[in-house]
Amino acid sequence: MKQYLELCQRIVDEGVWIENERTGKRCLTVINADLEYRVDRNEFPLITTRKSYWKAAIAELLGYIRGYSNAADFRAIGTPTWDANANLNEAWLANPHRKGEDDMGRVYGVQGRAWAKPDGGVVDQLRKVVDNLSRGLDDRGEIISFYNPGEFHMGCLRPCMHTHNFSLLGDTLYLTSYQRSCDVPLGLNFNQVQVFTFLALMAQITGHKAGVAYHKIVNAHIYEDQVELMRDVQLKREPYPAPQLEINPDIKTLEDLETWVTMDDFAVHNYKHHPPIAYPFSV
Ligand SMILES: Nc1nc(=O)c2c([nH]1)NC[C@@H]1CN(c3ccc(C(=O)N[C@@H](CCC(=O)O)C(=O)O)cc3)CN21
Ligand SMILES: O=c1ccn([C@H]2C[C@H](O)[C@@H](COP(=O)(O)O)O2)c(=O)[nH]1
Repeated sequence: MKQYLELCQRIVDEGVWIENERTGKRCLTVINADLEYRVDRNEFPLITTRKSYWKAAIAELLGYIRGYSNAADFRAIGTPTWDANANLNEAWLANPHRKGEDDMGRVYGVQGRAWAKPDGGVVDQLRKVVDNLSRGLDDRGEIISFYNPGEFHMGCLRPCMHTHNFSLLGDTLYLTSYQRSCDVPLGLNFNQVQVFTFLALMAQITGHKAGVAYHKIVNAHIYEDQVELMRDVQLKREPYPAPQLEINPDIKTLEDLETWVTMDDFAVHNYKHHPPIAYPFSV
């Protein structure tokens, strides 16, 4: 929690105002942030200085793991977070690749599970990483990348958290995740939970101990209509201790995640938080 608040304070104190053409808004922006989550100690990085909707964040991760490309599928497992990008983004609505209501196109999970090969067929990046790690193998290329510039025009948004690189040291699994663009008041709330939970889940289904998750962010910003709430409300609050995440131990394989897992298989304990803050969302 301390590292999150320090990043927010740094943006407020040292951020540079940058025009963003896509959203038509200005963002207070800093470059480079390195966050670390102690999955080994189960210090769940849930924001305590406002109420955080962790189930929606984990549902989003589960949707990526399943390769979803449709906002309705995300809603069905517990998160409305892709509704706006799928259905309210003018450029995407006018895009001939959009297959109708709720279609997100070839983003995130689609690239992770079905990266199109030039000669036909697809690459299932996640399956390969799970298979290697399950055999105790780290080929120093256990990478899942959602960043496919050749297909940007076929999706509603370029991936923000674009690469997940797993590493095995003895029987301990590590994760380094890369993010090119980060909406710190809204997105990072979710992304912290996702990086932590991705490592915890991958350690569990590949039979390893979870170590530390490293989260590397390039452009970290606060939109102009969020700055006041961050500076005058959220940053004035004292954080509470980190809660703990409990994952159903019956989740043992990638197939389990793909088939029967729901948000009921996750619980958070000792989550003490301040009241919600409704930050504006930019499409
Ligand atoms: N501008 C922007 N910021 C983002 O963080 C973001 C995007 N766009 N587009 C793609 C995804 C969607 N994500 C989202 C979308 C909505 C919320 C959001 O509204 N969160 C609220 C309430 C969530 C709920 O009720 O479940 C929050 O207070 O955290 C968070 C992340 C993260 N990403
Ligand atoms: O997981 C996510 C997804 C998106 N965001 C934020 C970061 C930006 O504010 C927007 C994406 O806009 P771009 O113009 O494509 O950079 O969404 C996030 O923080 N986390």
